[in-house]
Amino acid sequence: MSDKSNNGYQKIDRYDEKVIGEIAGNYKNILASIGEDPNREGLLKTPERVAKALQFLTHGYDLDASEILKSAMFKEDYSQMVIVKDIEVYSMCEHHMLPFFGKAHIAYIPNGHIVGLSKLPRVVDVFARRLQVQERLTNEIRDCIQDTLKPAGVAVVIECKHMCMSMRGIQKQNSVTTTSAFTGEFDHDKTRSEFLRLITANLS
Ligand SMILES: Nc1nc2c(ncn2[C@@H]2O[C@H](COP(=O)(O)OP(=O)(O)OP(=O)(O)O)[C@@H](O)[C@H]2O)c(=O)[nH]1
Ligand SMILES: [Zn+2]
Repeated sequence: MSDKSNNGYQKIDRYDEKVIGEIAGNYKNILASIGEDPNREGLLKTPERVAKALQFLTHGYDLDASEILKSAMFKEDYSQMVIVKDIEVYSMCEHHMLPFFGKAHIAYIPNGHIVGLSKLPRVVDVFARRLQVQERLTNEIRDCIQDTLKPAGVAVVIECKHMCMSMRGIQKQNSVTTTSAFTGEFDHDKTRSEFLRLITANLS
């Protein structure tokens, strides 16, 4: 079960036993349906393990990304672009429930307030830890930052590999999907180009 008492954060240190039981029961049937013996030793605890894994992989439904941002907004007179790049993304496509994973790059231009840097990857996780399509994930991150922080602009670029395109289906191993979403100042070519240049630059 999720714990939303701490500014929207969740501690995955306890699980909703009823939901775990339901999911595990279903997975026991799935094991039988694929021709396995759910009662053989190696699989005895598998339905429960899968249930807990699934609950972790979808725990974003229980979190409030806006509350997380609000918990660390600070008045500051800084109006240049702030970029957090190379944020690891792990999500699951809603079509096949297979992972897609890669990196998110986020920028915003403050408009009176800055936000604690760690909160941007936290926002990514809130929306990524759900069944998703990459496009919606990208837009949800952008909209949350824009609506909560109200900066002069937000930019989000996400690059991911989709397991449903590599380990099954079309089986293309190297294709990467890039999505982007912008608001405000990032609608101007010059600002957008600077952002794109900085996320591709090798500065470190
Ligand atoms: N736009 C978008 N498509 C996605 C995403 N994740 C998976 N898909 C696609 O969702 C589509 C579902 O298409 P369907 O034809 O209904 O499913 P399918 O028969 O399993 O398709 P194939 O993967 O082509 O075998 C596929 O083309 C997937 O590549 C995503 O994040 N965004
Ligand atoms: Zn898929």
